[in-house]
Amino acid sequence: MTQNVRHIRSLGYIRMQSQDIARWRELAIDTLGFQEVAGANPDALYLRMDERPARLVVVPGGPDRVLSIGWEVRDHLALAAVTRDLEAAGIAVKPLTDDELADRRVEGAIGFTDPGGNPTEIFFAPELDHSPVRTGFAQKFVTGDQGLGHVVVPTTAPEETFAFYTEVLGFLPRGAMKAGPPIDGYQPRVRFLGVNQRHHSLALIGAPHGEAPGLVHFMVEVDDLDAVGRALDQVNQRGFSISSTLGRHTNDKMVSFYVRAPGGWDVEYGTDGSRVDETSYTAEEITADSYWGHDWSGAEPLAAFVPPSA
Ligand SMILES: Cc1ccc(O)c(O)c1CC[C@@H]1C(=O)CC[C@]2(C)C(=O)CC[C@@H]12
Ligand SMILES: [Fe+2]
Repeated sequence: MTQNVRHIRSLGYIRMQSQDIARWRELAIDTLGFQEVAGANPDALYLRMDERPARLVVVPGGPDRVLSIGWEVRDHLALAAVTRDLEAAGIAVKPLTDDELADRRVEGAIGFTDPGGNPTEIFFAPELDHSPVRTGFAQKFVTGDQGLGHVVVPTTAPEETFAFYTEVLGFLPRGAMKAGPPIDGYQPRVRFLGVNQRHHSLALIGAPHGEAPGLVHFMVEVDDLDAVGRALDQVNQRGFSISSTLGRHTNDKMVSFYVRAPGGWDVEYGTDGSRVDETSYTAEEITADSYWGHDWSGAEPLAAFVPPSA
């Protein structure tokens, strides 16, 4: 298959479902410094980080899982083109309903399931909120043309899912890391993929089960190391579980920690990420996840890797 034109510009939003909105609010607002805003559903938690009304939404309900990951394209023409690419690849694509568009506050969007089973949307023309962004530590979230951050998703079909994102949606491979020993001659890898100057907007990890929650972690970046430190203080004071201590990654150079969210996935909170110059970038394989830190030894098991019967 030849590589299609790259229409996806950035990671736009993540919609999640949780049975514990109160604890999510304490994590997102009091601990990580998002701004809470009102939205279409009075019972949902809408988290603002920039001029977009709410890039993260947590809707009450069970089981705790991801409802959709939203990727942004330039305009209606790009959405039409990417829809054609998806349909040519045999993916069943649905336009979002007017209610769904109003809830997301975007002009147009489609939804489909990726080959790994992950609920995915592609949208254009989000509404903007021009009032000042009020973050908890007076930090700025690093978004703009780098999007909201990154998502790491599990997939039961890692090769097929990687081929789909690179060949159908035009994501750029941004290196990999071996994950575990070879099994029957197959070397599992965490694969990183980018669509803009952020090193990776998406990473894929092979996982044995295709069940909820459908997320390993999402990452948001702030412009200030002190905000990362202050968030870490709040994590400890409020009794959230640290999955990984502070450290600096070898590929995107991010200094980050990972905190366990309700639902059994992590939020990675970082600063000082690098920007990729695509004119000279070539794919690399990292052999360690970090230069220093990132001690995972205290992590509770990730829900994405626990068998559904357990
Ligand atoms: C290696 C790495 C680079 C950049 C990132 O943003 C990032 O989250 C990671 C860590 C990914 C991390 C890993 O490498 C080993 C396996 C891990 C611990 C998981 O099971 C989830 C996160 C995974
Ligand atoms: Fe990450």
